[in-house]
Amino acid sequence: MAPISIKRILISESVDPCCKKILQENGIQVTEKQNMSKDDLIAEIKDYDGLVVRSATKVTADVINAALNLKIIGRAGTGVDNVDVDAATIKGIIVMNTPSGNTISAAELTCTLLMSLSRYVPQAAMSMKAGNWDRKKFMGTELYGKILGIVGLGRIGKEVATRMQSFGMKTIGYDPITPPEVTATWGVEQMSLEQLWPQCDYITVHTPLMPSTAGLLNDTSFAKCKKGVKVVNCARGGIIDEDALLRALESRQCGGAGLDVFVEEPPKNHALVNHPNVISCPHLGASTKEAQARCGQDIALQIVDMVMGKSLVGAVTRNHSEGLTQGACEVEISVNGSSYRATGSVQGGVPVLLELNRSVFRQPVSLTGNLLFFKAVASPPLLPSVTGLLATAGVEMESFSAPAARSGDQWYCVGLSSLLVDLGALKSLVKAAAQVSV
Ligand SMILES: NC(=O)c1ccc[n+]([C@@H]2O[C@H](COP(=O)([O-])OP(=O)(O)OC[C@H]3O[C@@H](n4cnc5c(N)ncnc54)[C@H](O)[C@@H]3O)[C@@H](O)[C@H]2O)c1
Ligand SMILES: O=C(O)[C@H](O)COP(=O)(O)O
Repeated sequence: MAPISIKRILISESVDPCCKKILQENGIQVTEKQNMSKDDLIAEIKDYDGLVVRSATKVTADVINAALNLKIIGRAGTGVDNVDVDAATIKGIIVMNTPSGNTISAAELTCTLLMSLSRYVPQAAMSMKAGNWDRKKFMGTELYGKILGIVGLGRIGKEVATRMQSFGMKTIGYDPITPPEVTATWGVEQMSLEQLWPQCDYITVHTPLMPSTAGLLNDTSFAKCKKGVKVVNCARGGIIDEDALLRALESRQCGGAGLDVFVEEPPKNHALVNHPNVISCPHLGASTKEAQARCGQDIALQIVDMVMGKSLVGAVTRNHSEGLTQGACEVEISVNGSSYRATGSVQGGVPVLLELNRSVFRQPVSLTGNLLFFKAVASPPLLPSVTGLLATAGVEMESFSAPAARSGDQWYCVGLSSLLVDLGALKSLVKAAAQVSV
């Protein structure tokens, strides 16, 4: 990977001090400025090669277009919904996050809210502070033997599942990508949402906010739930429709909600927060010393590695489906005597592959390290099957790039710890394969 020159970085939020320290130790000048208005940020950003944010800074297209030198937007955390990733991609700016730094903290807060919902701990504490001693009002229920529905079985969903199983909860779930045989190994039985809603005593959502997840829990899905179901949202405001939730709380169809995130933060409408069966936090999922230290360190090290041309970790910059991305080129390449039509570009100095033989990758594939390209029929069990075959061949899978399309013959790219001695090891699964060391 070609080194990228980053001399000045702006940190626009409260990020652990280790981030600044690591960047400075590596010769990068760092300025910290918090609580900037949009106009202040637009005026300020011109002078920087890099920007480090958390979730509060809205890095809109206006900000990105005003950034004359910006090469990297680093998100010290998971969600990048506050960054206009498409606008960044068009300008060749790399967006990267630190997706696992705050997983445990967000999972622990989810479990805390589930437990608090079962025993009304926040309401009882408030009541005592008001001078009361009310032992009848706060009659709870055990979590033991209850069913927890987990929608979104990625990093946080998995950690929540294993923790709540220790309370004797049965965990069921739904995820369109994580294969059921994988979640079964950590005790989560997958099923359709239609099957899931009516079974749950508790539901927790752990998906990104996208058009397909906005309002996942709405009037229709609440109506399919058990009366009195309790819900938790520690993911993103809007995955549970806020108006529908209020209606469900008022009709008692929903027996309680634990909310860490809101459509608007801070929320201007306090109807939900003020409801007696709602317990809420001001987006505290990642607010632990440990999570902040991990995220601050990870983002700084990822930026330093990128500057040194070592590796590009955590990049989330997208490609574009309408025609070629600005600056993209189409080439025909020949590997082991077979020819391939590929579309690639250079993003922030990093060569990336966007498309191979008409398979458009969901995220640009960084062309670095040992790469295995293979064609196979798209199917949910493909990933675990390939992982298994590679493990048998003594090779570790370092990354997995899937195409946007989810049916028919598609090309995939896998980063490997070392090249396979014999591509024949994949014969039973793939229709064509090639590997290169970049
Ligand atoms: N409250 C906080 O402070 C806090 C902290 C960390 C992360 N988060 C948020 O939590 C969420 C989950 O984070 P993660 O690290 O587990 O992400 P992840 O990418 O590891 O997991 C998300 C999962 O959601 C699944 N998914 C996508 N669409 C779906 C759909 N329609 N139905 C069901 N599942 C679907 C994906 O397949 C994936 O497995 C994100 O929104 C993230 O921004 C919040
Ligand atoms: O997506 C995330 O990482 C969380 O929502 C945490 O956001 P924060 O860094 O602003 O606390």
